[in-house]
Amino acid sequence: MAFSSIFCCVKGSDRKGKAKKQPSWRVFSLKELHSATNNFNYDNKLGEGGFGSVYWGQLWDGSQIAVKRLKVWSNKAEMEFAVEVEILARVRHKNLLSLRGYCAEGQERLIVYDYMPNLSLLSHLHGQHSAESLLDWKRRMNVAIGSAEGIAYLHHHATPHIIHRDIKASNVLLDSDFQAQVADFGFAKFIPDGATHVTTRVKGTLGYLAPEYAMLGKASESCDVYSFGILLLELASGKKPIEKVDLTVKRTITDWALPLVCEGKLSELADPRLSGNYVEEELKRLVLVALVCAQNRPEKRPTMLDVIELLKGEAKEKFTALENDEMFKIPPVVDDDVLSGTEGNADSTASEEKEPKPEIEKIEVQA
Ligand SMILES: Nc1ncnc2c1ncn2[C@@H]1O[C@H](COP(=O)(O)OP(=O)(O)OP(=O)(O)O)[C@@H](O)[C@H]1O
Repeated sequence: MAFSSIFCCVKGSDRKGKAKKQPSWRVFSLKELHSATNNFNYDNKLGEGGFGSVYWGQLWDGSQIAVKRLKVWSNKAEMEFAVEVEILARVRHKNLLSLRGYCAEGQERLIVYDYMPNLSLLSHLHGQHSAESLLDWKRRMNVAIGSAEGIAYLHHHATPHIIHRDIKASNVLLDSDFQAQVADFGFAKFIPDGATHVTTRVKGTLGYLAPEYAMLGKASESCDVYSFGILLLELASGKKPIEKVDLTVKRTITDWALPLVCEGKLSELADPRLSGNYVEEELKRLVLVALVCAQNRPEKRPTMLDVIELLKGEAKEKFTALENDEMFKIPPVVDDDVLSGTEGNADSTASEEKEPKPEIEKIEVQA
């Protein structure tokens, strides 16, 4: 899809659902972004992802922005850029990172967002802010519910429905009030009406990929639900999606958490940085919902709408059914060797692209 054709169907914003603001994105000039970021100065750099570097900047009106600058121009990068801009331009929700605009001059491709002063969830759980323990239990529950609401909007209210395909801690940003903003739509996909899933190249991040997606390339809303389950476990425990047990063995966060839940040792799941300051009932809700989301069988995973109800404690009967689910009865036999050797340089924060399936994308429509 040529970049010039991308915006033919962009209407500025989908105002249905929980709209927060009026559409407000615009085209920026390269000159304006150079001046806002002090010529993309190294000191302004906020981080780097697969697409390129992200810089802090300030516009002439004093507002703060984050500018994502494409590293190297290629058709693939151009596509990612166009997908992200198109999706962000269509959606508006209090828990989805707002698009301020974009710039496409020569081979330069830049996306401009609102700046999120509290950076990413990753930085609080495992990165530069982790020692400060700014994420108390109340904030964690808010982040869980807020990010679930952002994803539910994509799955159930956006038209056509959207799957994100890269839900992870570095893609949940935090505003000045620690409210979650789901970001990074470069891998997102529209799901046409009536389709149960799209079969596609696998994109996403190791540790967060649903098995049916990683192995068969079947992408659907439930793949996001799986990734969200991993994110919830990370949020509750402060652990990474995949951890090294020793030099050769790696263990997934679900293989660590499920036996503890089955043995009734919920308190061992809580992040030690909380120093025991959490609401037991909420921890239980969060962890059980996380595990039911991150189970291997997609048909058994809840929808994001169910997830919100469960997290908020609004679905008493559903929660009782969840507590009595077979998966929490018998401690699973965990094979710690499962990941050893097979994913030599697996890094839970590094994006991986695998292509187990075709070059062409085919859409499967429900009969
Ligand atoms: N709007 C923003 N406000 C503040 N910081 C941001 C913003 N957008 C991105 N960042 C920071 O920039 C870093 C890089 O973001 P980016 O989305 O490019 O990559 P990523 O999600 O870390 O990795 P990948 O591209 O591999 O998925 C993030 O870790 C985040 O902390």
